[in-house]
Amino acid sequence: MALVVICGQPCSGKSTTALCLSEALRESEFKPAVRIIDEASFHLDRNQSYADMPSEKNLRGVLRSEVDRSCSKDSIIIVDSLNNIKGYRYELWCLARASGIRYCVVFCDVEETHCRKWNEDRGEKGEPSYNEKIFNDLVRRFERPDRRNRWDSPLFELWPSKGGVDKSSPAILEAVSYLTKRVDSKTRDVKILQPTIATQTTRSSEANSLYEMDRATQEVINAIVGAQSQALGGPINGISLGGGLPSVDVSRPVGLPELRRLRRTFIKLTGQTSLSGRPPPSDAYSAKRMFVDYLNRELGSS
Ligand SMILES: Nc1ncnc2c1ncn2[C@@H]1O[C@H](COP(=O)(O)OP(=O)(O)OP(=O)(O)O)[C@@H](O)[C@H]1O
Repeated sequence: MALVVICGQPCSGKSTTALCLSEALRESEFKPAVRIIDEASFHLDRNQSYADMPSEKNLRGVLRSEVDRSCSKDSIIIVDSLNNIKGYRYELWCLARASGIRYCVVFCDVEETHCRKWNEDRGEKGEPSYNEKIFNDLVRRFERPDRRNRWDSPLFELWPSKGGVDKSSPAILEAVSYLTKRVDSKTRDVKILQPTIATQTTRSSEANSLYEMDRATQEVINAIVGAQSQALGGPINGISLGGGLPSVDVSRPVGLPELRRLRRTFIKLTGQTSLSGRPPPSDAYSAKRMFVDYLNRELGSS
């Protein structure tokens, strides 16, 4: 029925929010089946799970597989974890899309000082807390959700440090309404993600490459737009992207709509290539390189 991704800094009230949301959903008129997937369901220790990259990847992998197994048309799954990396939220969005269900992100927006204090107070309550090194590292690496990204949308924001969270917090009520609302084909105010050939065949390991490609191609576009605006309409002999990449050879000003169109076509073509057996670019460098070659071919022939 739906996938809800809770995200926020460490110790920002995510589990409290997940519980309030699940209770509010169960008490709603629709009374859906709700399940929370979190680290505790797998008896995973916070400090061990975030001790290093392999452990963190393992934790994400375990949670993702469980979400993959659990997404269904009959229940609401709430993933209560940091979900702090954009690429990971993208992977979860892909799982929801492959299942053809609705999706949303609930963000606990709490200032670091409050999270730190609440984490320190955990000791007195006898609750396990993050050790300081891990806490600082997680705070530094947090990638805030941005509602302009389809994998961060719709986004319901809460501020637990300003008045707490309960079943009647505005964001909880909005999320409940979104998750249980009947679909109205006229207003289209509820998005049911539609599986496409690409998402049905995309394995989660490939989701990362799609995300990389999305980001890498956007960076190339930004570099072109930046170079053109610096040249103030004057001639440009090759736009250098650095990092050993070939330069982009644009002999005429190319507008943003044209660049966006080329980017969309490239992503589509690369997706089709992956369906026909050849893998899509697996890292940012290969994605950028392929996109630059494609742009040079397309822009050179026009
Ligand atoms: N609004 C609040 N005001 C004061 N303390 C709070 C508030 N919300 C949560 N806490 C306290 O902060 C601690 C962490 O809460 P919670 O487990 O909900 O956070 P979390 O973000 O899920 O943590 P983690 O990152 O470890 O999963 C708990 O001790 C909780 O009582």
